[in-house]
Amino acid sequence: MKYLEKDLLLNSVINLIDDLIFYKDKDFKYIGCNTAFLHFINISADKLIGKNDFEIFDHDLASLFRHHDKLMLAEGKIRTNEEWVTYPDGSRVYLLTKKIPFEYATNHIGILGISRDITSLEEAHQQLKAQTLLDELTKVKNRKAYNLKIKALLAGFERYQTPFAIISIDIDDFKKINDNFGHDIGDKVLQSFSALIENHIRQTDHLFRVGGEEFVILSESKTKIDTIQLAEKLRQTVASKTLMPGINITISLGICAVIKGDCANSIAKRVDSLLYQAKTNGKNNIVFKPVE
Ligand SMILES: Nc1nc2c(ncn2[C@@H]2O[C@H](COP(=O)(O)OP(=O)(O)OP(=O)(O)O)[C@@H](O)[C@H]2O)c(=O)[nH]1
Repeated sequence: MKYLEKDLLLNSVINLIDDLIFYKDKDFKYIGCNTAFLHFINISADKLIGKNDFEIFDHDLASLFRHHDKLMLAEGKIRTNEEWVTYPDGSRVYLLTKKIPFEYATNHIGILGISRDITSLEEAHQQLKAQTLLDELTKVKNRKAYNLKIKALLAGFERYQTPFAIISIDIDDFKKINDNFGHDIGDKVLQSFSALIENHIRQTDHLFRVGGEEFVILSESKTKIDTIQLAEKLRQTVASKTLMPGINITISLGICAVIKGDCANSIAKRVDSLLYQAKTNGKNNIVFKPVE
């Protein structure tokens, strides 16, 4: 096959591909690309060729592309990265990009890149990930989510001393609800209880179902007084509401704040013993650690 024919064939092939293909010279200026790339960035070929990313994209995006180009050239081998990219028209896509060095003239190494739009795959992945963190029955976050959140909050406390508080909640005599009304009604009570609590907390308070009728709130950036007030408000709200026809419940709560040297276990131990005191005090009350 003659050179010209080969060129034509190669061009036809790369223009048929939906992935975005582009190539830049050693000075990071575009030498060429396929039609998918031009459509994607909504620009004509004559406006692209000979320009670098800073002349086409906004500064942040161009810096990101340049950063990856440089890393790939320094390593001298194929490099893959995935990231959310916001294009100048405001569209946001999740791109899987592979870049590889290529010789476009003697001793001149440029960058050949192929990007695949995997936005729907990434969204599905995120959705699935979010589902594994939700409790199936109540749709509030589950114990796995709790473990992740407390780990993150502990890291923030250790590094920046960002305080947080823990409210452990246990529904009183829940066994009686099941025994008297049946397990299905018990489930519905758990659902409306969770919804009620979610409606009475702020975005910085995170509710988790950590056991059958055991819940925890991790409360960010609150003073201890705020947390005690929140716990008392929740106790009163629950006691005053009829969750299902003929069914009223009460809750017992243990409250404590994170302290220096804490880990997830020490917090759980402390707050559980406070909750236990609330139960032995006769239930339907809150107990907090007085001095910390
Ligand atoms: N309906 C329903 N019941 C559950 C679920 N998970 C746990 N339970 C029930 O919750 C009850 C908890 O009982 P206990 O641990 O004795 O606690 P309690 O009756 O609330 O008593 P105190 O904690 O002392 O107030 C048991 O009857 C469990 O079967 C669930 O997902 N659905």
